[in-house]
Amino acid sequence: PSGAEPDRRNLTSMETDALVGGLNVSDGHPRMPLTTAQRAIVDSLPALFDEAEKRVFEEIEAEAQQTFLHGIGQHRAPIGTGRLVSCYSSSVAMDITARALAHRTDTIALVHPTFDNIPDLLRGRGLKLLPVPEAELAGGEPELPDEVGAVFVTTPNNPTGWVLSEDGLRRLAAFCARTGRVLAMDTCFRAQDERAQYDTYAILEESGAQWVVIEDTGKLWPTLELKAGFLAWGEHTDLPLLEYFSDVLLSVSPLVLLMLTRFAQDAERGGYAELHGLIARNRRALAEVLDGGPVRLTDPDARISVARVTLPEDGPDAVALYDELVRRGTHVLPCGPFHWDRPQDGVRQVRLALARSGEDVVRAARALVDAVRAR
Ligand SMILES: N=C(N)NC[C@@H](O)CC(=O)C(=O)O
Repeated sequence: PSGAEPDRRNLTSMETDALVGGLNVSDGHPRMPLTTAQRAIVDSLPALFDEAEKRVFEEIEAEAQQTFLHGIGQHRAPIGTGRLVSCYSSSVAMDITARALAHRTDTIALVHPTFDNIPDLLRGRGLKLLPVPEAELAGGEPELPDEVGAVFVTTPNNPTGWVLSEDGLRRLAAFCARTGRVLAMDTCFRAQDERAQYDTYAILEESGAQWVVIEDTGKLWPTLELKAGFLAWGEHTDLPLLEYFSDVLLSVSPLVLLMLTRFAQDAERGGYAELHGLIARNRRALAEVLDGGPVRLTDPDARISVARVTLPEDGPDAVALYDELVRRGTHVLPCGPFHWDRPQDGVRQVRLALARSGEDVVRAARALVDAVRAR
């Protein structure tokens, strides 16, 4: 435990504490069992190692990017153009983006709430942040002072599950093109929600805006953090992204890319249906445990692999409940830190991960209700 007060700790430090054991519904990383088909891919890793050793890296990378991105509707992703690179994680891609944006502007308009490592990475590069509610981004005409040089949106958003619609993106991209702002998107949860799988790149290219997109394979398959974050940008995006990427790494492992290609192929052949089914079943199971009790599901129509619950006014607040649950061996996240500009907005909500076995989700939901009632 980091020792700092939970309401001032960042979310990832609490997720780290959850790694020491107990019932972990803290981080949004996949911790459900492998399916049979996925287990077969893991069993083929030695053969994949030999294949990765023999083949040309660029060909393995393009195949992985194409299989994954086309599988989630992104047919116009800039594969093979030199404007789509593979990073060890989406957060590495995010930091490269933050460094590049700081080269261009002092102030970023960032969706509020969202996962706190995004504002932390942006502020870490000296950027000032302006919070923008999801609804204002969806309207496509956020009220922004002139000094704002970029708009950063997480869609589907974490922890709300809100999705920027196709029309919303069209409006927002046109707004950014018209006002000379870079549009940056973190689409890490996109593969879990088909409403987010319209071709983002087609819209961005047609808009004339300068744009950056961060994709992630890390929220989907229980591959023990073997993953890639893809960083893409537009032909007219005037940011030193490739230069800053090269400062961080030469390449991710071709073995990881080859494994991701296999997982993405399996996903298209039914793996995504199984994943969406698991998440939906777990959200329903959570709702059933809560049903009729003092705690309610905050975002019933969210489809991403995390769920917020709203606590009763007369019970413990999110930090007190988080502490009590840790004492009982169950790790959730208090939602305060997601509200990076107004933490008090999350004082009555906690988040549970759903990319877990059904048993884990039900046990955690029951532990939560017991802890709320006990106070
Ligand atoms: N670089 C960081 N801090 N990674 C943690 C992040 O992946 C967890 C996350 O996004 C979630 O739990 O929703």
